[in-house]
Amino acid sequence: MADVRSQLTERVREMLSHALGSALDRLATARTEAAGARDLLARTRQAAERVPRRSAGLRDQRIAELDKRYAAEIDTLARRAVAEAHRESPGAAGEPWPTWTPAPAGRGEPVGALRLGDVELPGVDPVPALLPLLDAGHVELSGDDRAGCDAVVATLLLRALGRAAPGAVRLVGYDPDQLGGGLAGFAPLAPAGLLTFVGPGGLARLLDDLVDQVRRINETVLAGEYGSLRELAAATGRRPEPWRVAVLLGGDELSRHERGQLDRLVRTGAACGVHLVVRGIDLPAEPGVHRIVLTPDGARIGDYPDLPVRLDPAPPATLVTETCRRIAERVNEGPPPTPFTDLLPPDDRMWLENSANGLVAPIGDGPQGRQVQLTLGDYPPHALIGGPSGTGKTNLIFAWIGSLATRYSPAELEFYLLDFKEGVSFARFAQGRRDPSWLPHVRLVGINVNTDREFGLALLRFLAEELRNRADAAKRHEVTKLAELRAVDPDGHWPRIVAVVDEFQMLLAGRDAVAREAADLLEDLARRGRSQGIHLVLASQDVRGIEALWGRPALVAQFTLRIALPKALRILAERNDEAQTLPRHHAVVNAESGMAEGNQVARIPAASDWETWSELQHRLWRMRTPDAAPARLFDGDAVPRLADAPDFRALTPPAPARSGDAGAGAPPGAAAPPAGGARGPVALLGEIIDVQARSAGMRLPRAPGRNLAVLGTRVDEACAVLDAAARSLARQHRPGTARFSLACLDPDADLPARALYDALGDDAAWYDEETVAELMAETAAGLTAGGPPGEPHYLLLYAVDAATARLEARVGQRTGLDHLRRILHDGPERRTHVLAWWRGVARMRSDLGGPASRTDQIGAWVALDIQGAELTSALYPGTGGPDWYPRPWRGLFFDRAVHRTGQVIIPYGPGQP
Ligand SMILES: Nc1ncnc2c1ncn2[C@@H]1O[C@H](COP(=O)(O)OP(=O)(O)OP(=O)(O)O)[C@@H](O)[C@H]1O
Repeated sequence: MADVRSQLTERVREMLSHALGSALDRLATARTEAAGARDLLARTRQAAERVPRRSAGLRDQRIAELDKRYAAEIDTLARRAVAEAHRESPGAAGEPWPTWTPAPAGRGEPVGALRLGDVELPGVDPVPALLPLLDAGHVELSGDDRAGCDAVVATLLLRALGRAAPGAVRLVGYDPDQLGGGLAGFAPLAPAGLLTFVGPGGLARLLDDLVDQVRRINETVLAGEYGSLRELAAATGRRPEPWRVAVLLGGDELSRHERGQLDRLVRTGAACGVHLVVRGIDLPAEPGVHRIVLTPDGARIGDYPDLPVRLDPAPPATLVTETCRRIAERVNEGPPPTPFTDLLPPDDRMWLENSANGLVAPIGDGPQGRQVQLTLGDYPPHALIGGPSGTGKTNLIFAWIGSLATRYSPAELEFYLLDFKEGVSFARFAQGRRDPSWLPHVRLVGINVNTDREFGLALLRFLAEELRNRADAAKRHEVTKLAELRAVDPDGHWPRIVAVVDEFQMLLAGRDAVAREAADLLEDLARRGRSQGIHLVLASQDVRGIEALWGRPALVAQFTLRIALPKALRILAERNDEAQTLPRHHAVVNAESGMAEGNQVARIPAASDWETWSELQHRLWRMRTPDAAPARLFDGDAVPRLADAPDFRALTPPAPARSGDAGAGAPPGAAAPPAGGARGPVALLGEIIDVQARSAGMRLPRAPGRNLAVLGTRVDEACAVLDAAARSLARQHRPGTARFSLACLDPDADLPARALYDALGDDAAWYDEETVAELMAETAAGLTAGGPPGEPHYLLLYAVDAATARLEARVGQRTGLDHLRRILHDGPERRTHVLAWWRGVARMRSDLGGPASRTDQIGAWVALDIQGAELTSALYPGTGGPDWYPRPWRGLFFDRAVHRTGQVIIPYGPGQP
């Protein structure tokens, strides 16, 4: 039992031991696991502790990065805002006071916003605080910082004044509390009309007036075409109205009427350049109203109350007064010129107008900003321009020419321009030595013609001829007016003609034949030119010019378009004195014969500047047709050259005799047809004063009296006349078929006579004092020989009267003078012609046989420095002689075979072919 028991015990013990062992094992395992878990926990805890520390670091790092990025972005934005602000408020709109000067915006450039101070942002550079006022809105100031308010007002006004052209900003001040003290610095503007103050009771009137301005501008300036003056300026480059800034500083409560007007202005003013800057008055909440609240700590501007603004200090008082004084001075000097290009059509509209019914072109801006047009057509047909010297008459003519020439092509419009003033102002329209261009519409330019009234006459004669042509053509087509003629003859060349005569009174001065004929022609042209598209524009600086016309009321009545420059007298109607108060660079344009109802004031652009003109002229010149000929330039100071004369160039020798007619050995020229045909060769003597540069010529047929006398003491001119005569004759004979005998009896004429002798070559023979008697005797003897006349023989006698003593001597039965008289008498019929220069009429008469001698042998003469009164009895028809006043390098030519009156000629200059 015991054993069992002991066995049992043992067994239990064993089992217990096992159980204990495994329990211990499990315990140990559990312990190990627990230690591992604890360890894990510890590690986990440790790790867990580390995790938040790391993410906070990351977070901080992220925040720091973001901060940096935002700071950089803000900095960039601030910089951009600064740059933008500078662009928005350039020059005088934003420049700090120490370096500030007025700098008006360019044409068509927006004025931009005005700088008030800086927006203060932490950590970045200050950004300019701007406020758009001109063309943009209104300003309402409030707050208890009175001095700050004054500074803002002064800042805004000075910047606005400096950013606009002088006179383009007008201020009205209403300051009932300080009676204008708040705007004292701007007082220098007052005398120029740029600042007006309204008294304490005047607010209603001031607002009424501004409302009226807005209404007027809307009605007549914007006229439905533009939404605002700003738009108009952007589209046209012109700013026809000033900005009007009303500064209203406090006062009593507004009446209902005032409130109503103020509200209207706030709504509608900015589009018309009317702006309000108010303090102590509430403006309605409308777009464009900017409110500034000023406290001693700074200012807050309207929509951005969170942005604190540090205002600029007020502009220095001296800067304000000095600027205002200078602006007033500029305005008192008168408005600056507007550019000529304002008058021109856009490039794609050049030369597109049709002149069938008239010529219409703008000449400048009217007070409402609309262009003032000048019309020439059936009504008004002709224009009279007047203004004292220096008031811009020539400039106005240039402006008008430019305005017309860009609208109408040369097929539609032609100009004839004549300037009797000393100077060469119209020369620019003709081809010059330095500038090959010319204005393609210009057919003729006359300059330096002040002593050659004949040239004016020539122009009028030419126009009268053109008038006749047009009237004939109209008759043929059974129409009466140019417009109708053009309709029935669409391929005809019927441009309108505008003839401008500057200082036309010169033409009508005096009571001589020239003045009489000129007035008659003018009257006819003025009366009939209207329907034939020939328009006269007469200009005069001088009341005498107009007076020259007063004797002819019918003529004056045709000039229904009147243009008066400042201070012009008697251009407009008797009681119309608008020109007396006209500012400079303006003109009264009146198409109602000067009656006051027809007045239109225009501001004339500067058109005299050569560079602007030159550029335009070159453009138009390049547009000309390939066959366009240059304008004819008549320069009264220029000496024409024979070689250039079309009539000289057209001269040719006669066709050679056919073979068999004149065989070898036949006397030269014997059977050749005579030069010039039956009418005889022509001796060219000088240029006629006419529009075609024709030559005056004397025919030398086989007829009695075909001799020429050149009369006067002027050596150069006398030689020039004989020279041209001989050279032109020589050109009509083949070499060896005519003889030229030169006798020079004045040593002063030796040089030119020798030059001619050399040029004539083998056909010429030279005689002098010693041999001149021989020449006479031989020539006279040759006339006696019977048979057909031989070759033409021309005797060119220089200062023949110097040989009188020699020629008085007897050689055989007769004296040399007898021979001379015989040659004069019988020579022409035998092709022997005398072309002789006598240094006085009496000397010639004495050579011809004494004071009472007949002068029929002298068929033609050219008088140089010989008074008209000396050219009487038998030399010139009628009594008293021709109206001839000798002047340098001019001659009066009279050929009794063809002339009824003398013809002024310009001898050809030296240096001939
Ligand atoms: N509208 C204008 N704008 C700017 N300058 C002008 C204007 N009109 C004239 N001028 C200038 O004034 C000066 C005189 O003008 P202009 O020669 O046209 O006068 P005028 O009346 O023809 O004088 P005169 O008869 O003595 O020649 C010129 O220098 C010209 O450039």
